[in-house]
Amino acid sequence: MGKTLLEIQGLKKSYGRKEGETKALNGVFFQVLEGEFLGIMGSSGSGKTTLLNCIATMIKPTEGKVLLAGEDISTFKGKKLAQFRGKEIGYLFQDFELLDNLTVEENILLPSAIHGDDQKQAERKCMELAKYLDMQEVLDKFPSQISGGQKQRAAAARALISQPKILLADEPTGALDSHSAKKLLEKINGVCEDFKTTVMMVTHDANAASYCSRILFIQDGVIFHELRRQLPEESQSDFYRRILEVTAALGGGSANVL
Ligand SMILES: Nc1ncnc2c1ncn2[C@@H]1O[C@H](COP(=O)(O)OP(=O)(O)OP(=O)(O)O)[C@@H](O)[C@H]1O
Repeated sequence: MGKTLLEIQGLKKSYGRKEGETKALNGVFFQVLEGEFLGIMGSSGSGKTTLLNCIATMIKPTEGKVLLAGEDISTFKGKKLAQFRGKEIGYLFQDFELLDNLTVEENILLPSAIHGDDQKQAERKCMELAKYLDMQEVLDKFPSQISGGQKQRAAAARALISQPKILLADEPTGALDSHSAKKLLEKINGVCEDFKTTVMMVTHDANAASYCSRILFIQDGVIFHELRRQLPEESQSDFYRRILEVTAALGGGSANVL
Protein backbone atom coordinates (compact mmCIF):
# COMPACT_ATOMS: atom_id res chain seq x y z
CA MET A 1 0.00 0.00 0.00
CA GLY A 2 1.26 3.47 -0.95
CA LYS A 3 1.10 6.58 1.20
CA THR A 4 -2.06 8.69 1.27
CA LEU A 5 -1.42 11.91 -0.63
CA LEU A 6 -4.87 13.47 -0.71
CA GLU A 7 -7.73 13.15 1.72
CA ILE A 8 -11.11 14.73 1.08
CA GLN A 9 -13.20 15.04 4.23
CA GLY A 10 -16.88 15.97 4.08
CA LEU A 11 -16.49 18.37 1.18
CA LYS A 12 -19.52 20.56 0.45
CA LYS A 13 -19.88 23.38 -2.04
CA SER A 14 -23.02 25.41 -2.64
CA TYR A 15 -23.45 28.10 -5.25
CA GLY A 16 -25.99 30.90 -4.66
CA ARG A 17 -28.25 31.30 -1.64
CA LYS A 18 -31.72 30.35 -0.38
CA GLU A 19 -34.15 29.43 -3.22
CA GLY A 20 -31.39 29.83 -5.81
CA GLU A 21 -28.94 27.55 -3.97
CA THR A 22 -27.27 24.70 -5.89
CA LYS A 23 -25.56 22.06 -3.77
CA ALA A 24 -22.83 21.07 -6.23
CA LEU A 25 -20.99 18.95 -3.63
CA ASN A 26 -22.93 17.50 -0.76
CA GLY A 27 -20.51 15.62 1.50
CA VAL A 28 -17.67 14.00 -0.46
CA PHE A 29 -15.17 11.71 1.27
CA PHE A 30 -12.27 9.82 -0.30
CA GLN A 31 -8.52 9.26 -0.19
CA VAL A 32 -5.95 9.12 -2.98
CA LEU A 33 -2.64 7.30 -2.70
CA GLU A 34 0.67 8.54 -4.08
CA GLY A 35 1.09 7.49 -7.72
CA GLU A 36 -2.59 6.63 -8.25
CA PHE A 37 -4.33 7.48 -11.52
CA LEU A 38 -7.82 8.31 -10.30
CA GLY A 39 -10.75 8.88 -12.66
CA ILE A 40 -13.83 10.94 -11.77
CA MET A 41 -16.97 10.15 -13.77
CA GLY A 42 -20.55 11.35 -13.44
CA SER A 43 -23.35 12.88 -15.42
CA SER A 44 -23.32 16.50 -16.52
CA GLY A 45 -23.82 18.80 -13.53
CA SER A 46 -22.98 16.10 -10.97
CA GLY A 47 -20.17 18.18 -9.43
CA LYS A 48 -16.99 16.81 -11.07
CA THR A 49 -15.43 20.13 -12.07
CA THR A 50 -16.43 21.70 -8.76
CA LEU A 51 -14.60 18.88 -6.96
CA LEU A 52 -11.48 19.28 -9.11
CA ASN A 53 -11.51 23.07 -8.67
CA CYS A 54 -11.82 22.77 -4.88
CA ILE A 55 -8.73 20.56 -4.90
CA ALA A 56 -6.97 23.00 -7.25
CA THR A 57 -7.77 25.79 -4.69
CA MET A 58 -9.52 27.69 -7.47
CA ILE A 59 -12.76 27.71 -5.49
CA LYS A 60 -13.30 27.60 -1.73
CA PRO A 61 -15.45 24.79 -0.35
CA THR A 62 -18.47 25.75 1.77
CA GLU A 63 -17.60 22.99 4.27
CA GLY A 64 -15.05 20.21 4.68
CA LYS A 65 -11.33 19.71 4.26
CA VAL A 66 -8.92 19.09 1.39
CA LEU A 67 -5.82 17.58 2.98
CA LEU A 68 -2.79 17.34 0.69
CA ALA A 69 0.11 15.59 2.38
CA GLY A 70 -1.70 16.28 5.67
CA GLU A 71 -2.20 20.05 5.19
CA ASP A 72 -5.64 21.61 4.69
CA ILE A 73 -4.98 23.48 1.46
CA SER A 74 -8.48 25.00 1.37
CA THR A 75 -7.40 27.35 4.18
CA PHE A 76 -4.26 28.63 2.41
CA LYS A 77 -4.16 32.35 1.63
CA GLY A 78 -1.93 34.98 0.00
CA LYS A 79 1.69 34.08 -0.69
CA LYS A 80 1.38 30.57 0.71
CA LEU A 81 -1.56 29.87 -1.62
CA ALA A 82 0.22 31.31 -4.68
CA GLN A 83 3.37 29.33 -3.96
CA PHE A 84 1.39 26.18 -3.33
CA ARG A 85 -0.58 26.53 -6.59
CA GLY A 86 2.59 27.13 -8.58
CA LYS A 87 4.60 24.26 -7.12
CA GLU A 88 2.39 21.47 -5.87
CA ILE A 89 -0.45 21.33 -8.38
CA GLY A 90 -0.44 20.84 -12.13
CA TYR A 91 -3.61 21.54 -14.09
CA LEU A 92 -4.53 20.27 -17.53
CA PHE A 93 -7.61 21.71 -19.26
CA GLN A 94 -9.63 20.42 -22.19
CA ASP A 95 -8.68 23.39 -24.39
CA PHE A 96 -4.90 23.43 -23.72
CA GLU A 97 -4.72 27.14 -22.77
CA LEU A 98 -1.33 27.68 -24.41
CA LEU A 99 -0.27 31.26 -25.16
CA ASP A 100 -0.26 31.77 -28.94
CA ASN A 101 2.61 34.28 -29.06
CA LEU A 102 5.06 32.05 -27.17
CA THR A 103 6.83 29.00 -28.59
CA VAL A 104 6.03 25.58 -27.16
CA GLU A 105 9.23 25.65 -25.13
CA GLU A 106 8.47 29.13 -23.77
CA ASN A 107 4.97 27.98 -22.86
CA ILE A 108 6.36 24.98 -20.98
CA LEU A 109 8.91 27.13 -19.14
CA LEU A 110 6.49 29.94 -18.28
CA PRO A 111 5.37 28.67 -14.84
CA SER A 112 8.96 28.12 -13.70
CA ALA A 113 9.89 31.62 -14.95
CA ILE A 114 6.93 33.16 -13.09
CA HIS A 115 7.90 31.36 -9.90
CA GLY A 116 11.53 32.41 -10.20
CA ASP A 117 12.91 28.87 -10.42
CA ASP A 118 16.46 28.11 -11.56
CA GLN A 119 16.10 28.43 -15.36
CA LYS A 120 18.96 26.07 -16.26
CA GLN A 121 17.35 23.35 -14.17
CA ALA A 122 13.92 24.15 -15.66
CA GLU A 123 15.35 23.90 -19.19
CA ARG A 124 16.84 20.48 -18.39
CA LYS A 125 13.48 19.35 -17.01
CA CYS A 126 11.76 20.74 -20.12
CA MET A 127 14.04 18.65 -22.37
CA GLU A 128 13.42 15.55 -20.24
CA LEU A 129 9.64 16.03 -20.42
CA ALA A 130 9.70 16.84 -24.16
CA LYS A 131 11.55 13.57 -24.76
CA TYR A 132 9.21 11.64 -22.50
CA LEU A 133 6.12 13.15 -24.16
CA ASP A 134 7.57 12.70 -27.65
CA MET A 135 7.53 16.34 -28.70
CA GLN A 136 11.16 17.41 -28.95
CA GLU A 137 10.72 18.38 -32.60
CA VAL A 138 7.99 20.94 -31.86
CA LEU A 139 9.67 22.89 -29.02
CA ASP A 140 10.56 25.82 -31.31
CA LYS A 141 7.14 26.00 -32.97
CA PHE A 142 4.17 28.17 -32.01
CA PRO A 143 0.89 26.58 -30.87
CA SER A 144 -0.80 27.46 -34.19
CA GLN A 145 1.81 25.33 -36.02
CA ILE A 146 1.23 22.06 -34.13
CA SER A 147 -1.52 19.43 -33.84
CA GLY A 148 -4.11 19.17 -31.07
CA GLY A 149 -2.36 16.13 -29.63
CA GLN A 150 0.98 17.97 -29.57
CA LYS A 151 -0.72 20.98 -27.95
CA GLN A 152 -2.12 18.85 -25.17
CA ARG A 153 1.23 17.12 -24.59
CA ALA A 154 2.84 20.60 -24.42
CA ALA A 155 0.20 21.58 -21.85
CA ALA A 156 1.01 18.38 -19.93
CA ALA A 157 4.73 19.25 -19.95
CA ARG A 158 3.89 22.76 -18.69
CA ALA A 159 1.75 21.24 -15.91
CA LEU A 160 4.55 18.84 -14.93
CA ILE A 161 7.55 21.17 -15.11
CA SER A 162 7.36 22.11 -11.44
CA GLN A 163 7.13 18.40 -10.52
CA PRO A 164 3.77 18.83 -8.77
CA LYS A 165 2.52 16.36 -6.19
CA ILE A 166 -0.74 16.05 -8.10
CA LEU A 167 -1.85 16.59 -11.68
CA LEU A 168 -5.50 17.59 -12.04
CA ALA A 169 -6.97 17.03 -15.50
CA ASP A 170 -10.45 18.14 -16.56
CA GLU A 171 -11.53 16.28 -19.72
CA PRO A 172 -7.96 16.41 -21.12
CA THR A 173 -8.88 14.27 -24.14
CA GLY A 174 -12.16 16.10 -24.85
CA ALA A 175 -10.79 17.99 -27.87
CA LEU A 176 -8.55 15.20 -29.22
CA ASP A 177 -8.99 12.54 -31.91
CA SER A 178 -8.85 8.95 -30.67
CA HIS A 179 -5.22 8.37 -31.69
CA SER A 180 -3.97 11.53 -29.90
CA ALA A 181 -6.17 10.73 -26.89
CA LYS A 182 -4.66 7.23 -26.61
CA LYS A 183 -1.13 8.62 -26.80
CA LEU A 184 -1.83 11.27 -24.15
CA LEU A 185 -3.46 8.77 -21.78
CA GLU A 186 -0.57 6.31 -22.17
CA LYS A 187 1.83 9.13 -21.28
CA ILE A 188 -0.24 10.23 -18.28
CA ASN A 189 -0.36 6.64 -17.10
CA GLY A 190 3.42 6.50 -17.50
CA VAL A 191 3.83 9.70 -15.46
CA CYS A 192 2.04 7.96 -12.56
CA GLU A 193 4.18 4.86 -12.84
CA ASP A 194 7.56 6.39 -13.68
CA PHE A 195 7.49 9.69 -11.75
CA LYS A 196 5.04 8.58 -9.03
CA THR A 197 2.94 11.67 -9.76
CA THR A 198 -0.66 11.34 -8.60
CA VAL A 199 -3.24 12.12 -11.26
CA MET A 200 -6.95 12.93 -10.93
CA MET A 201 -8.82 13.06 -14.22
CA VAL A 202 -12.42 14.07 -14.85
CA THR A 203 -13.79 12.35 -17.94
CA HIS A 204 -17.07 11.50 -19.66
CA ASP A 205 -15.34 8.87 -21.75
CA ALA A 206 -15.32 5.25 -20.56
CA ASN A 207 -12.39 4.50 -22.83
CA ALA A 208 -10.30 7.31 -21.30
CA ALA A 209 -11.35 6.16 -17.83
CA SER A 210 -10.12 2.62 -18.59
CA TYR A 211 -6.51 3.93 -18.32
CA CYS A 212 -7.13 4.81 -14.65
CA SER A 213 -6.26 2.57 -11.72
CA ARG A 214 -9.49 3.54 -9.91
CA ILE A 215 -12.65 5.43 -10.75
CA LEU A 216 -15.04 7.33 -8.49
CA PHE A 217 -18.56 7.87 -9.82
CA ILE A 218 -20.22 11.02 -8.58
CA GLN A 219 -23.93 11.80 -8.66
CA ASP A 220 -25.77 14.79 -7.19
CA GLY A 221 -22.64 15.92 -5.37
CA VAL A 222 -21.84 12.63 -3.60
CA ILE A 223 -19.76 9.58 -4.50
CA PHE A 224 -22.09 6.69 -5.17
CA HIS A 225 -19.78 4.06 -6.65
CA GLU A 226 -16.13 3.09 -7.00
CA LEU A 227 -14.34 0.75 -9.42
CA ARG A 228 -10.77 -0.41 -8.99
CA ARG A 229 -8.78 -2.04 -11.77
CA GLN A 230 -7.56 -5.41 -10.53
CA LEU A 231 -3.92 -5.16 -11.51
CA PRO A 232 -2.01 -6.93 -12.90
CA GLU A 233 -4.50 -9.56 -14.00
CA GLU A 234 -7.39 -7.40 -15.25
CA SER A 235 -6.89 -6.22 -18.82
CA GLN A 236 -7.77 -2.69 -19.84
CA SER A 237 -10.58 -3.99 -22.06
CA ASP A 238 -12.11 -5.98 -19.17
CA PHE A 239 -11.94 -2.85 -16.99
CA TYR A 240 -13.55 -0.85 -19.81
CA ARG A 241 -16.44 -3.35 -19.89
CA ARG A 242 -16.94 -2.97 -16.12
CA ILE A 243 -16.99 0.81 -16.49
CA LEU A 244 -19.64 0.51 -19.21
CA GLU A 245 -21.72 -1.73 -16.94
CA VAL A 246 -21.81 1.01 -14.30
CA THR A 247 -22.61 3.74 -16.81
CA ALA A 248 -25.31 1.55 -18.39
CA ALA A 249 -26.80 0.84 -14.95
CA LEU A 250 -27.26 4.60 -14.67
CA GLY A 251 -29.38 4.39 -17.78
CA GLY A 252 -28.57 5.06 -21.39
CA GLY A 253 -24.87 4.12 -21.66
CA SER A 254 -21.80 6.28 -21.43
CA ALA A 255 -22.27 8.34 -24.55
CA ASN A 256 -25.28 10.27 -23.35
CA VAL A 257 -25.29 9.77 -19.61
CA LEU A 258 -21.72 10.35 -18.52
N1 LIG B 1 -20.17 29.26 -10.71
C1 LIG B 1 -21.31 28.62 -10.54
N2 LIG B 1 -22.42 29.28 -10.11
C2 LIG B 1 -23.58 28.65 -9.91
N3 LIG B 1 -23.77 27.33 -10.11
C3 LIG B 1 -22.72 26.62 -10.55
C4 LIG B 1 -21.44 27.22 -10.80
N4 LIG B 1 -20.58 26.25 -11.23
C5 LIG B 1 -21.29 25.11 -11.26
N5 LIG B 1 -22.58 25.31 -10.85
C6 LIG B 1 -23.63 24.29 -10.72
O1 LIG B 1 -23.14 23.28 -9.84
C7 LIG B 1 -23.49 21.98 -10.31
C8 LIG B 1 -22.23 21.15 -10.54
O2 LIG B 1 -21.48 21.72 -11.61
P1 LIG B 1 -20.10 21.13 -12.13
O3 LIG B 1 -19.59 22.04 -13.18
O4 LIG B 1 -19.22 20.83 -10.98
O5 LIG B 1 -20.59 19.75 -12.77
P2 LIG B 1 -19.85 18.75 -13.76
O6 LIG B 1 -20.13 17.39 -13.23
O7 LIG B 1 -18.43 19.13 -13.91
O8 LIG B 1 -20.64 18.99 -15.11
P3 LIG B 1 -20.15 18.86 -16.66
O9 LIG B 1 -19.84 17.42 -16.87
O10 LIG B 1 -21.36 19.29 -17.42
O11 LIG B 1 -18.97 19.76 -16.83
C9 LIG B 1 -24.34 22.20 -11.56
O12 LIG B 1 -25.70 22.18 -11.20
C10 LIG B 1 -23.92 23.58 -12.03
O13 LIG B 1 -24.97 24.20 -12.74
